[in-house]
This record gives sequence, structure tokens and C-alpha cells, in this order.
Amino acid sequence: MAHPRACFSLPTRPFLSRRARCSPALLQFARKPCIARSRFQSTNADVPPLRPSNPAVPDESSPDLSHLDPTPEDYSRFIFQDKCRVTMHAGSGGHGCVAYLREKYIEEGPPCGGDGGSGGGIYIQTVEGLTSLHKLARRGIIRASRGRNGQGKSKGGKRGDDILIQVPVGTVVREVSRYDPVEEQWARIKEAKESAQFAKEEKEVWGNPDDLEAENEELEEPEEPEYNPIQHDRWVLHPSSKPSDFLMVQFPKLNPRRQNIAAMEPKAPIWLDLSKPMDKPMLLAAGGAGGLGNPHFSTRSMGRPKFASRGEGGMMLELDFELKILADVGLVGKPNAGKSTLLRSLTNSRTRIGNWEFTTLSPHIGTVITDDMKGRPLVESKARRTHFTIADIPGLVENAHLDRGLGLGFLRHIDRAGILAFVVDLSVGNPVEELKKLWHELGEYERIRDTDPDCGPEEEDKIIEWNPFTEENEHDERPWKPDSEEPARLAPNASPDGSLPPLAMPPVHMKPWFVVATKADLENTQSQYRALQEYLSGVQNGSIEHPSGHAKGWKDRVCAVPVSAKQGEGVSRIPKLVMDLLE
Ligand SMILES: Nc1nc2c(ncn2[C@@H]2O[C@H](COP(=O)(O)OP(=O)(O)OP(=O)(O)O)[C@@H](O)[C@H]2O)c(=O)[nH]1
Ligand SMILES: [Mg+2]
Repeated sequence: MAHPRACFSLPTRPFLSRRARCSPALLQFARKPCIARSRFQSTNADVPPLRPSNPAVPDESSPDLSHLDPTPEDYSRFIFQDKCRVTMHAGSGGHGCVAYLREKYIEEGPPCGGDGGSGGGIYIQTVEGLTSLHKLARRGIIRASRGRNGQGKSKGGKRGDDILIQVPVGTVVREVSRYDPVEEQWARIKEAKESAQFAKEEKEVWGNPDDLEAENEELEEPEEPEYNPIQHDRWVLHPSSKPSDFLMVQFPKLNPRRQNIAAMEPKAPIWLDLSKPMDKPMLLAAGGAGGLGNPHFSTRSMGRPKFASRGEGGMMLELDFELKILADVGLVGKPNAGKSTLLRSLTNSRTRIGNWEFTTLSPHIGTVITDDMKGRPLVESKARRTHFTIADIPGLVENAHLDRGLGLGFLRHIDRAGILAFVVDLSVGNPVEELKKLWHELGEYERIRDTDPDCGPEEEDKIIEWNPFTEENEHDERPWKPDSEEPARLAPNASPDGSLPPLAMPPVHMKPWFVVATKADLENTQSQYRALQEYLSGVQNGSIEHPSGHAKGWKDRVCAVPVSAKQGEGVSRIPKLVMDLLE
């Protein structure tokens, strides 16, 4: 069937630069179907691309627009996840070695046990091009490898391998709980000191004054027990040694140790807003320090120690990952408005298209490439961007803010788009009313979101200040349990079941927005478009109230773009418009 002609002229100005348009090599390259750019090349020919009236006679010159009107079965699944919780274990340090030099004519050589290697750390990096957290979510538990033990002849153990986690730009990382063995040991030491101090004070008040002097002396120089019980969790003993060998051994005082790079760890509890691409990975948790070999404990009285220290345990972190920025542009519209078709016409996305409501049930993200892969921009703009992302979000129905339709879940996705592109169908009803209804839903959602006391910015500040081991938290009533099965400490912002408060988002009405008036190829749509244009110029000059109802709502460059996404007409204006708004 022949497609109806556009009932009014649509802008078909190609957005390729003049030089790029004239280069035959580039045109040929641009025709390759693997990148979104090819779409623009094919849909922005100077002649409006209309499909041949007689499909039996293939027209070589007209572009192939079959991808814009596919059968409902012609789509590929887009796996999307915007939230996940992952447990991470930094690697433990390897143990120090107990060894002695053995050479010809040296019967009892000096100690030569090597140090253990430090455990692998966990790093994070934002990467452009990633749009979903599903790969990370699939991993569930991530473990960096352990450092290898030291060996004889002073050979140090190999470092554990680090783990690099790559996340999309716009990810927020929040800590749910942590277990840091080094910190726990320090807490134990501190507790022991405090109880000694307390005992001293108690004796001063209640004790026998005759004994006080002797006791004071005792407390000033806390006497180590003569025969130390061997702390097997701290020491590695020579395999051939017997317990009796250690009866007279004074084990040195060994404080818990960290690797030097641990200073680069973010402050606890972790709260990172990774809104920019990162050149270098950032350390989340350093691995445990390796144990010390027996030469470290050699003294004048004990030249050949039969023990070495164990490596420190690695930190455990339970982190919550959430996408705060879903895409640069979010397509907001009623079901069946033509959002997915628009996404297909702008990008290489293979999202599902069907002539029924709720064809799209989860967000689909497409990338529009705006350079020629050689750093030359195809879209002239001040924003130094080579691409931007568009999210096709499931359709918005009336009373969506009351959890109708697909509910609040996808309103949350709209909240996470930088720019809102309202997709209104010119062929049904009044587009101005449709736009107002969409804004009404967003406004109601924003109101509900902002009255939720849990997502206020004060909550965020409170969390950032928290440090589990500062003086302020001394009165924490949770006692340390050395052998507890669940020793992890919950971050104070997490509720007992481990859930975190929703992220604080910027106001929706302050986001830049524009309208895509779609299905402009259908009959009697011109008058609807004119009414929409009139309404928007009224909003822009302030004579008409902002559709969100907020006087300070964004209205700097409000405009409507008429398109026929199905025929790929008029869509070329959108990249330029978005790039201008991204500035
Ligand atoms: N004539 C015409 N039809 C269009 C145009 N854009 C989309 N359609 C048709 O409108 C119907 C719905 O298109 P979709 O892209 O699936 O709409 P949607 O907004 O993604 O729908 P949901 O996923 O259900 O929210 C399909 O039959 C499309 O072929 C257009 O520009 N012109
Ligand atoms: Mg859709």
C-alpha cells in the first residue's frame, strides 16, 4: 500500500557538514549499517525519502526504511537493569614464610622467609557506551584474588589480581554494609585499652589503698603474660615446631596493617556520584596487606624466629549501584505515540514496534553518534560531544503517578533523563491537551517524590559525614562479635533490612524539554501542529503558564519538531536540537 504523502513540508536539512556531505568516501562509509550515523545519512537525503508506490518495482535510489515499519516480531531484546546490589571481597594478604638459609657449610642459616603478597583490590571506572548495570548484577558476588604466601630464600609472594568494575556514566554507588577486619582489630585493641583504663579507675575508687601503688605500676606498664597463648589467627608457625618450642617465646606486639594504597579508598560509608567518564579507575577497597616473613621478627635474643605473621584479611563491601542518569534524552509520551519508531529512526536500536499500547515494557537506550569517528563533528554545536543517548521509556497513562499502567517504576526512569522529549501523536486528539496531561503526570510524580522525607538532600549530607570509627560513633551499641556469622556493619542510612533511601533527584520542571510532534505524515495533522506551535511560543514568551504549573519551569528554547518517524522525515533536526540543549 502506498504511504500517504506528507501533508505539509517537513524540514529535511541534512545535519552532515557540507564537507562531509560532499565527500563520496565518507558517504560510502556512512552507508554501513553498523552505526547509528548511517541512519542519518539514509534518512536525510535532499529528496524526501518516500517509499515506492509499487513495492514490486524496487527503487534503487530510495533508502530502505523497512527498519522503521517492522513487523512486531522483528526486534531484539534489550537487557536493561538500572539498579543492583553487589557484594565485593577484596583479596586477603598472603602469609609470611618461616624459612632459614640452607647452604653448604651453613648448617643453621639466618631466617630468610619472604613476605606474603598483598591481596587484590577492587577498582571502579565509568565507561562511556555502557547503558545498563545488568552485567554487574549478574555477578552478584565479586572476589579479588588472594596474595600468594611468601617463600624461602626471601622470595615475596605474588600480589593478588585486582578487579575492575566498569559501570555506565551516571551511576551512583552507595554502601549498604561493610566488614573491615583491620578496623575490627583496631576496635578490639581500643576496647582492651579502655577496659584496662576502666579497671584502673575502678580500683582507684573502690580498691585497697595499700595495694593501689602496686596496681598503678602494673597498669602503667601493662605486663605481658609470661607464657603467651599463641594467637594462631596472627601467626604462622614453622611446620616442624612443637607447642613447647613457644613456651618461653615472647611474641612481638603486632599491630594490624594496611597497604599504603588504602589511603586512596573513599571515606566510609561510600557515596559516589559518578557522573563523568573516568580516565583512570578509582580504588574502592584495597586488598589486605601481606604477612611478614620471619626475618622481620629476628632479635638479639631470638636470632631464628620460628614464626611469621599472617596476611591481613580483605575488606567486604556490600554496595548498591543505581543509574542516576539513564540517558541524555528521555522520550516521554502516551502508549502507542510512536516513541519506539522515533528511537529506531534516530539510532540503530531494534526496539519492538507494534500498533498496540505497551509494546515497550522496559527502557531501551540507543546512541546517536554525532561525529564521523575521526573526531570531526557531524553536528555543529558548542557541546564537545561525539554522541548522546536516547531512552525509549514505556508509555505514560493517565494517573501513572498513582501507580497505574506500568506505575511509578518507569516515572523514575523519566526522572533520570537529562532532557525530556515529549512525543505527541498529531493524528489523535489535541496535542496541546496531550502535552498538558503528560506534564501533569510528571508534576504529580515530582510532588509525591519531593514530599517523601527519605529522599531529602539533608539525608545525603548526614550519610557523607558518617565514619564508623570516629569518636562520634563510640556509643554505637552494637558490640563487636569476633566470631559472628554476620559481622558486617550496616551503613547508618540503611534500614535494618538493608534498603537505602531513594536518590535525591533534581526537579523535573527544571529540565530542558522539547516536543516531537510525530505521525505528521498522516491526514489533517497540520492544523494540530500549528496549534501546538502557538501554545509553545506562548509558554516561551510567558503569556501561557508553564505546563508543569511551575512559574520557574524551564522554557528557554521550547519548540516542537514535526516528524514522520515511520518515513524518517524531519528527524534530522533532533540531534542538532539536543546538542544545543546539552551545551
Ligand atoms: N503513520 C505513522 N505511523 C507511525 C509513526 N510513528 C509510529 N507510527 C506507528 O504507530 C504505532 C505505534 O508505534 P510505536 O513506536 O510502537 O509506539 P510507542 O510509543 O513506542 O508505543 P508503546 O511502546 O506501546 O508505548 C506503530 O504501528 C507505528 O508504525 C509515524 O511517524 N507515522
Ligand atoms: Mg514502544
